[in-house]
Amino acid sequence: MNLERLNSTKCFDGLQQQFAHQSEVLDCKMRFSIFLPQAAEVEKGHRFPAVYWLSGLTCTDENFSVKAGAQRAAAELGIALVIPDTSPRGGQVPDDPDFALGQGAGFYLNATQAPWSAHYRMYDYIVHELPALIERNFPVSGRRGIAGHSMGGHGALVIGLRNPQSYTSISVFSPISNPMACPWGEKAFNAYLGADRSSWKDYDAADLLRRAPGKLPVLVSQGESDPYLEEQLKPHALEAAAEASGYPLTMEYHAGYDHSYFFVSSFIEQHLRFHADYLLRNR
Ligand SMILES: N[C@@H](CCC(=O)N[C@@H](CS)C(=O)NCC(=O)O)C(=O)O
Repeated sequence: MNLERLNSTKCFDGLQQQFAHQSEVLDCKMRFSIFLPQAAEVEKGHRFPAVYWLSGLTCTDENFSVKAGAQRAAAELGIALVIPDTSPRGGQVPDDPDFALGQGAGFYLNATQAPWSAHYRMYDYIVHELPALIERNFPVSGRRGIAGHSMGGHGALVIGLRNPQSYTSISVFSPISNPMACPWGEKAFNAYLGADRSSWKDYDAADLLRRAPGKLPVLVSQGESDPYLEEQLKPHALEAAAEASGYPLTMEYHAGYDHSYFFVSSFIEQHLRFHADYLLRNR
């Protein structure tokens, strides 16, 4: 396995690490970060359950690793954190000057349109290639929670709702909830998926929630002072969809918080404890 270790740093008795690898699905070199709780457990052959964290527009694997302050609670709970990049990367990968399209803005989908379709397959990367690689190479089990922020909140909802057998729980901050009906989503879906809007529905969390096959627990945290709330994020579409289908969605609004990682860092411990309730149950 082509796994190149770029960094390894002790943190809360565990290890915060960063790796590069050649992705077959994305056909480019990718980086990811991982936090592994304390080494003593590893020596006993223990495998940690994991929360996969999907970041938002403009992010790499480093934003969450450096800004969210998630490691203390993850170490205490015995949960690994797996933090991928947000798109394929590199000189041969198409890009766009708009920060909401191209590199840093993969939208966790499989693109069908040229020139994007050759590399932009983040859905398959997150659902299949990355967990297989993680579980082959690290003391991490197949018990997975999925979480994310903004575009990554969209990704976590879509991936969790479409693959309820692969995850125990979904939690998101400030998700792009109804990308078919917001400027960021419409521009990206037009480019990646083409003009036929019927092909967009399987990547729209609000649409999926109306017809979700499973009933994974979902926690949503949204800052009320988020400048993107009404135009881009549309959490009310998620609430309306959950109400229509009877989906047990926990939606929490927080007065005064904006869209930044200061908001994420304020509630990440609550999110990890939420996942721990399901990840650590009946093992
Ligand atoms: N840079 C964009 C906003 C992009 C943005 O807010 N990105 C969020 C996710 S959607 C983020 O996490 N940014 C990186 C960070 O705060 O570390 C703008 O100029 O409007």
